[in-house]
Amino acid sequence: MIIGITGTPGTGKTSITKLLEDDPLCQVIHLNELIKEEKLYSEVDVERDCVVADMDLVYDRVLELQDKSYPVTIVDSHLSHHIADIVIVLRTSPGKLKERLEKRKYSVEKVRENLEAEALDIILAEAVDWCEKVFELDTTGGTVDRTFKDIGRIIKGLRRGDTEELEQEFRPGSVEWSDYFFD
Ligand SMILES: Nc1ncnc2c1ncn2[C@@H]1O[C@H](COP(=O)(O)OP(=O)(O)OP(=O)(O)O)[C@@H](O)[C@H]1O
Repeated sequence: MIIGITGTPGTGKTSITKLLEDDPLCQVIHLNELIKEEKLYSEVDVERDCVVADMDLVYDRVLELQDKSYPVTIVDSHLSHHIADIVIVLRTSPGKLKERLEKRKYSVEKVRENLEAEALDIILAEAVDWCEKVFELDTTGGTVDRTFKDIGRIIKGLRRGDTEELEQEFRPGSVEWSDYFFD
C-alpha cells in the first residue's frame, strides 16, 4: 500500500516521515530528494528556485522502488498526491506557516506564494479531486509527536481496513484558513 504525505512546504511532511523511517513496517521515500538526485524533471525553474518534475517518470520510479516486503510505502512530498491513491494532507495556518518559512530564509515572494497556496487549500483540493482516500491533519498547534501519533493511527486503520471513524475525524474540509488576509 502506498500512502502519500502531502501538504504545502513547511507543514511538517519531512519531520514526520523522518520519524516513520524507524518503523519496521514502513518504507519511506523522500520524493523531492529522489527527483533531484535522479533528475526526474523536465525543467529547472531558475526564477522560482525549483524544478518541474516529470510526474510520469516519477510515478514509474516509485513503483520500481516500492519494496513490497514492507506493508506500507510512505511517499513524502508536496507532489505525492499526484501518484498515491491514499493521502494524508498536512495543514498549517498561514500565520504559523509564515513563521516556519521565514525561519528558512525563503524570499518574500516564495513565502507569499506558499501562504497563498495554503490559504486557498490548493493541495487539499487537488488531493480530493484525484485521490480515493484523503485525510486532513492540522499541524498548527500540536507537536511533531502528536502529529506522528495521529498519522500512526491512520496507518494502522488503513492496514486493518477500518478507517470509517478516522475518515470522520480527519475529514477534508475540517480546517478553514480563508479568513487569512495578506498584508
Ligand atoms: N505538529 C507538527 N507537525 C509537524 N511539524 C511541526 C509541527 N509543529 C511544528 N513543526 C515544525 O514545522 C517544521 C516543518 O518543517 P518540515 O521540513 O518538516 O516541513 P515540510 O512539509 O517537509 O517542508 P518541505 O515540503 O519544504 O520539505 C519543522 O521545523 C517542525 O519541527
